[in-house]
Amino acid sequence: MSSRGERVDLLLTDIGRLVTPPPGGNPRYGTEMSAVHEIEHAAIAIREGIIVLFGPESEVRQQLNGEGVEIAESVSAEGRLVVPGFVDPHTHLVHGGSREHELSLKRSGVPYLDILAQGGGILSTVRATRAASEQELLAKARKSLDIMLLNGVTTVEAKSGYGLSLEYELKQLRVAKQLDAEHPVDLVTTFMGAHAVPPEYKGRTDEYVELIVSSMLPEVSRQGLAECCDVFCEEGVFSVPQSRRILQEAARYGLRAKIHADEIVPLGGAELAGEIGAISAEHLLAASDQGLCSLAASGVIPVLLPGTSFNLGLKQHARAREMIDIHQLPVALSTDYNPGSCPTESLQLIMMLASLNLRMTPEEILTACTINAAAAIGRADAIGSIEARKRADVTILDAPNLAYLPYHFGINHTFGVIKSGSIVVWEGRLVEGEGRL
Ligand SMILES: N=CN[C@@H](CCC(=O)O)C(=O)O
Ligand SMILES: [Zn+2]
Repeated sequence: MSSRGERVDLLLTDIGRLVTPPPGGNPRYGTEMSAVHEIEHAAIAIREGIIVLFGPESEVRQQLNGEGVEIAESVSAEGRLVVPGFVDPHTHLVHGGSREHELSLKRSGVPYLDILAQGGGILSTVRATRAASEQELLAKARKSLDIMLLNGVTTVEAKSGYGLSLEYELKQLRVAKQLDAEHPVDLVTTFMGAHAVPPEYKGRTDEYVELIVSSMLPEVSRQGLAECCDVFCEEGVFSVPQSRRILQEAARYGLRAKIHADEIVPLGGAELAGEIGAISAEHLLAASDQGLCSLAASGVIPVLLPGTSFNLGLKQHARAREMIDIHQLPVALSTDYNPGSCPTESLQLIMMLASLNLRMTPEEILTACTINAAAAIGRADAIGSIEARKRADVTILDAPNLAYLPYHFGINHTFGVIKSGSIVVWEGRLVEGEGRL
């Protein structure tokens, strides 16, 4: 691993069980998702934020001793379960306000799209986000990001989409960028000006699409504020042709396509994702067989969000088993954290729902929350598995094995988190480091 006399900054020892997707910078497809590597009595050696060596502790120590490597700091996992830092690849992290006032409407059965059509839902959060100062948005999102980190999440995707004008979309994206710079969790930003049609363009969706294309995309790109572009392709929101236009234009600026696809109606969002080679397609509850074939043919990652169907009280769920067993798709999971359809930061709750409602196995769930989630945001070469040369993002869980996570539900199992080689959570609490939190 190293030349004689070099040092290791941190050695994580006494890992009861280390479980990781196998090495490689690619997503794991279909039935491959079950094949995780397990090592008992393991250790991980870290230098300059990067994993340099891992394996059975006796072998790791032997190699370090044999090469005369100095160990600057050693910390014991005390027999706990260790996995790669979790990745949450679909969130609406930055927003103003909350929507508990819509709870009784939702519980009395008013459909999600009806609330939106009446000017509530996403548009209610648009009003609150526009009204909030950048500092207020930052403070609120920072709190959510802390919760995610405490839950073992080390990388998060964050969408705009509650500004719906150039000025306010830029504001949201700037907040996400600032958080990325100052918080231990890494953020990947997505421009989602096409999340809803703003009130000032009501009934003029095509004109709003032109505004996105002619003014928002160029400026977001010029300021380097986003890596991806997402569209809510849904009946009554953005049609397939409108979504295609936005995402094809986004590609000209180097933004990778994501699509909120076939969440409620089988509109053809999955087919579009395949057609344009999107990096991911999200939700997919109503996706057709043809849509799933289209994803498989183009290597699009389905990002499933079981917290949303759970919270909206839907009986329908994404067809994860068919996606994995028949279509051999590389399924990823995410919270979809947002103030409307899924106000939770807890990826561990999502794991339980993936087990319960999507019938995914604990091994598939780990793969979906690590390497496949990383691939859904273009980071599979750097994170998502424990392997030499990847970033040292490691989550330590107070659990004996993987199945224990969805089994003992409703609590946070995270004991510790190592982010880029630094201990940022220990004994379930944030570690306040120099300029860190
Ligand atoms: N469905 C569209 N967008 C979000 C919800 C946003 C909101 O309700 O504020 C989602 O992914 O579920
Ligand atoms: Zn979403």
